[in-house]
Amino acid sequence: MASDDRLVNSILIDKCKKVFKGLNSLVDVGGGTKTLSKAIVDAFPHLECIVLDLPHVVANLQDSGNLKYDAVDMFKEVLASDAILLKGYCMIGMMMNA
Ligand SMILES: C[S@@+](CC[C@H](N)C(=O)[O-])C[C@H]1O[C@@H](n2cnc3c(N)ncnc32)[C@H](O)[C@@H]1O
Repeated sequence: MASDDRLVNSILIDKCKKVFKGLNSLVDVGGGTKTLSKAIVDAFPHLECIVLDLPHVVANLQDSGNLKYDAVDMFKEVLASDAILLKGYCMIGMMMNA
């Protein structure tokens, strides 16, 4: 599972760089504690990335630089941002604000 994550992360970041161009903020909805958002902010240091997940998942995680955590239920509230990332084990989607 961890190697699957690393593969998906590297494909998303290396092969889809243009997707992130022009973005200043991104919310990784249901981002969990995995490394995708960390990999994104490492690759795109200008981008503020917020990992949104349920309180029991992220409440104790520390913000670090431009990587922040938001402990909320996505059905109640999602912070405004340039883009929303939804990544699960069988799909990846991004929605951009026009
Ligand atoms: C299949 S995991 C995907 C995790 C991560 N995006 C990844 O690809 O490794 C689904 C995530 O959604 C979170 N989640 C489920 N229901 C949620 C809700 N109502 N609000 C916020 N996050 C939620 C779970 O805690 C879990 O971290």
